[in-house]
Amino acid sequence: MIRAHEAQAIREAEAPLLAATPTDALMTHAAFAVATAVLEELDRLGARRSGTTVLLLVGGGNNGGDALYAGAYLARRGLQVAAALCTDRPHERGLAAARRARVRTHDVLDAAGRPREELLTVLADRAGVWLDGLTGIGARGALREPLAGIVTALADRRAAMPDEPTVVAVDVPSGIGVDDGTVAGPVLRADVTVTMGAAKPGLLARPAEALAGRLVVVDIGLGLGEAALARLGPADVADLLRPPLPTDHKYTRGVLGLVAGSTTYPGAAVLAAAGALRTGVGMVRYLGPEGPTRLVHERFPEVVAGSGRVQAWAAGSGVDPADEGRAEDVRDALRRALADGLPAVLDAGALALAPERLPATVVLTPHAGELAQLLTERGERTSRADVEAAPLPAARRAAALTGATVLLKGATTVVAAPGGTTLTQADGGPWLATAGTGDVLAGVLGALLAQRAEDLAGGGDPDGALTAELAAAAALLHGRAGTRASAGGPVTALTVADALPGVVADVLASP
Ligand SMILES: NC(=O)C1=CN([C@@H]2O[C@H](COP(=O)(O)OP(=O)(O)OC[C@H]3O[C@@H](n4cnc5c(N)ncnc54)[C@H](O)[C@@H]3O)[C@@H](O)[C@H]2O)[C@H](O)CC1
Ligand SMILES: [K+]
Repeated sequence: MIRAHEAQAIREAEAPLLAATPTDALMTHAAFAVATAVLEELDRLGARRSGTTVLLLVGGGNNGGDALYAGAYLARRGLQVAAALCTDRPHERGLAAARRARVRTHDVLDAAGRPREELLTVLADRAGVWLDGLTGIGARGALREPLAGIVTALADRRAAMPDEPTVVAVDVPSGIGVDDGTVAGPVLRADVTVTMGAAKPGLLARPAEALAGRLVVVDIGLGLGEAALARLGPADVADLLRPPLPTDHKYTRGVLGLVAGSTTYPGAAVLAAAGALRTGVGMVRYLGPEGPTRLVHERFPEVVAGSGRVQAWAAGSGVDPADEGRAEDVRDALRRALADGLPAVLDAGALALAPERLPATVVLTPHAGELAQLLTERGERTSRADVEAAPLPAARRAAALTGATVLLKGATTVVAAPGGTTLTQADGGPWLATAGTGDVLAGVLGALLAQRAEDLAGGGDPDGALTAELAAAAALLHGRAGTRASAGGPVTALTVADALPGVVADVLASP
C-alpha cells in the first residue's frame, strides 16, 4: 500500500526531526536521495555520467536547498552541474555547498526580477537532466511569476529539443496541487519525482499525477499518522478477498443479486454477470426481462433467474432510468438492500434513481459526467470538466453529500468514503476505455461486496472504510484484467472479464 500525506502533516512530522538533528541533516539526506535517483535514471537510460550536464532549477525555499545540495553531490560524482538561480534568495548553505563542489551558478533573474530567457535557454539546451527545485510543499496555488514564466519557457524549449532532457522533480513537480492533485497553472512535467518522507495526495490523483512520472519515495524517518489517501497493491487486495474454504458452499461464498441490462441494453446483463462470476461468488441471482435473462443463461447457465436470498446487490448497468419498468426493478433492489442492511453497487442508470442519502456500504460508480450530474442534482452545479479538473475533491464532495461511498471512474480511479477514507488506483490503461467495461466493473465490485457481506451487513462499516477498500480492490482487479487482456492491444469488455480469474489467482499468490 502507498500512503500519501498532505503538506501540513509532512511539516508537522518534520518539525521534531529538524529540531533534533544537525542543521540541514534532513535536507542533505533528501538531497543525497535525489542525486542517487538521478544517477540511477542515467544508468537506466544508458547515459554516461561524465558526459552529462545537470541543470538545477533553484527556487527560494528549502525545495531549492534540496536541489543545490543534490547538485553538489552530482558534481562530486563527476557530472557537469549548473544552477539557474530563479530567486534572489537561494538557500544560503545549499548555495555554498554547491559552489564548493564547483557547481556553476547563474542568476537567471534580471534586476527587475524578470527571467533572463536567453541565458535560461542556453543553460537548458546544454543540460541532459533538469532538476526541478523551484517549489515543493511550501507552494500555495499556481506558480506565480517569475517561476510561472520560467516553467512555461522551459516547457516550450523542451518540446523543441531534438533530445528531450530528463526532468527530475524534487519532492513534487513545482506548481501542482500538493494535497488535491489539481493543476492550476504551468507545471514542468517530470519523468521522475523523488518525494520526501511520503507520497503526497497530488502525486496519486489526476491531473497532477500525470505530470509526476515514476515516483520514488524517500524515507527520511518521519513519524506519520493516518494517511490522507492510499493506493492498494496486489498484496493488500489479497488480504481483502475471501477465497473459498473447504467448508464453504455456494450460499456461504456470497450470493449477488444482479439487476442489470434491459430490453434496450441486454448485453450489460451478461457483462455484469461475467464480472461477478469471474471474480468469484457463490451464486448470481439475476432479475431481468426475458431477453437479457436468455442471453445471460446462454453464457452462464449457472446464473439463477428470479429473486431469493442474497448478500449484496448490483444494480443499474444497462438500465435507462426513463425505462419505468426497469427503473422500478432497480428501486426494488435498492429497497431490499436498505431494508436488509446489505451492501450494494449503484451503477449507470441507478445513479439517477439514488435517494438523497445512502449508507456508506452503498457504492456509487459514476464516471465524470455522471458525477457532475449527481452533484448538480444535489444543488452543486458542476460540469464534467469541473470534475475532470479536480476528481479527488469532487469524489469526496459526492461522498459527503450522499453518505455513500463513491468510486469515480477515470484513467485514475478515485474512491472516497463518507468517513474520509480515500484511495486512488491506476492499474488499468487507456484500452479499458471501451463499451461495457463499466458493466464488468460493477459485477466485480458486487462480487467483492457479496464475499465480505458479513463485515458490511447490518450497519457494519458505518464510515465506509472497508467498503472503500473493497471498491479500490475492484478497481485494481478490473484494471489488471484490462492490462492482461490487452497485452498492448485492444480489449473487449468480455475479454476483460475473462482475464479476471487469472488476475485473482496472481493477486492471491502475491508475496
Ligand atoms: N525543512 C527541511 O529541512 C526539509 C525540507 N524539504 C524540502 O523543503 C521543501 C519545503 O520547503 P519550503 O521552504 O517550506 O517551501 P518550498 O521550497 O516548497 O516553496 C516555498 C518557496 O516557493 C515560493 N512560493 C510559494 N508559493 C509559490 C507560488 N505559488 N508561485 C511561486 N513561488 C511560490 C515561496 O515564496 C518560497 O520561496 C519540501 O518540498 C522539500 O523539498 C526536504 O526535502 C526535507 C527536509
Ligand atoms: K519541485
